[in-house]
Amino acid sequence: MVQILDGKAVAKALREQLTTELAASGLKPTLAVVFDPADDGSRLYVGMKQKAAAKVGIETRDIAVSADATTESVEKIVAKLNQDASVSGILIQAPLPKEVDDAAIFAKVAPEKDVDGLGVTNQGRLFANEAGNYPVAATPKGVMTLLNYYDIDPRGKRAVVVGRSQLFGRPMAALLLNADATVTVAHRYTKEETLNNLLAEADIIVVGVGIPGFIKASQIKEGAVVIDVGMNLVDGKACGDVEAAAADKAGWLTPVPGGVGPMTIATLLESTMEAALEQAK
Ligand SMILES: NC(=O)C1=CN([C@@H]2O[C@H](COP(=O)(O)OP(=O)(O)OC[C@H]3O[C@@H](n4cnc5c(N)ncnc54)[C@H](OP(=O)(O)O)[C@@H]3O)[C@@H](O)[C@H]2O)C=CC1
Ligand SMILES: Nc1nc(=O)c2c([nH]1)NC[C@@H]1CN(c3ccc(C(=O)N[C@@H](CCC(=O)O)C(=O)O)cc3)C=[N+]21
Repeated sequence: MVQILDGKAVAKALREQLTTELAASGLKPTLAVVFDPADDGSRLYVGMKQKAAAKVGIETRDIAVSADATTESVEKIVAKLNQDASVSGILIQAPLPKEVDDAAIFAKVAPEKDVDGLGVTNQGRLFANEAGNYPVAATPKGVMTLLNYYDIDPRGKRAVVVGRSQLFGRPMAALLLNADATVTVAHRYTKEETLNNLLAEADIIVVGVGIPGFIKASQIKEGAVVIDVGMNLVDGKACGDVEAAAADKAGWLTPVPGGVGPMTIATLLESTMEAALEQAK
């Protein structure tokens, strides 16, 4: 019988812990969110992040970029936020308008304010498995928190990450490698047969490709841990990248909604608090 990895419940517990820690610290961090208001997903997710932030005691400042924004114009916005001592963390919500190079913007955020861990300095620290406290991408870090909560230890396990974006796949693979899993990353050029063979052997599958029902129950090894990062809107309803029937094969499964999503938000707030605590030292 599949065990549900309840991201909603774990995220709630994490938010409650943050509320207490923030109150005790006396800090009032400010999270600046740079986003494209014309993107439906961004409006929805930024709204959810702002609501959650307010509840734990983090101020948010939303900076909506215009449709004709360019990489240079957004770089200027980020430079100002880097200099602004009242800003503890900066989130660049992807995707930005089409003329903007998202990765170039991620790289411009001051590492100590890069609370989504997407900048090259923090991604490099993760890749190098550097010790110490630095921001890590919210979604993959939230996945690790969830695995940890349910005592699922990646060490020595075969882990397959499907997707290799800066936002999810690459930092996810690095975190699993740092946790001593044997990691394989699949992507658009991975042949179907190769992917099937990888999934059939996988103890842990983490998928984020943005294709509803992409992972089939038939591809999953009995009892595997299946983490669905996918967030697709089908007829206005949120669904993941894993077909529902996967629940008959998986040993553990994150639901969509109520799995990775809430963990992403709670983890962003956790990283914002950690950044504010570092800056207050
Ligand atoms: N729940 C949450 O908190 C979050 C959810 N998401 C969701 O996760 C999904 C992925 O997001 P993101 O990483 O930003 O997306 P991107 O579009 O940046 O990356 C998609 C990845 O999937 C790979 N891919 C596409 N098609 C296939 C295929 N047929 N077989 C194997 N790999 C494929 C791409 O390969 P290639 O590199 O070769 O192009 C790419 O690496 C989306 O649904 C997004 O909404 C994202 C972040 C947070
Ligand atoms: N720099 C950056 N960091 C991100 O973390 C980031 C981003 N850009 N761009 C877009 C993706 C997407 N993302 C989600 C966060 C929460 C939910 C979430 O909580 N979803 C609810 C369902 C919401 C609904 O009902 O539609 C759930 O899964 O329970 C979904 C998606 C963060 N992203």
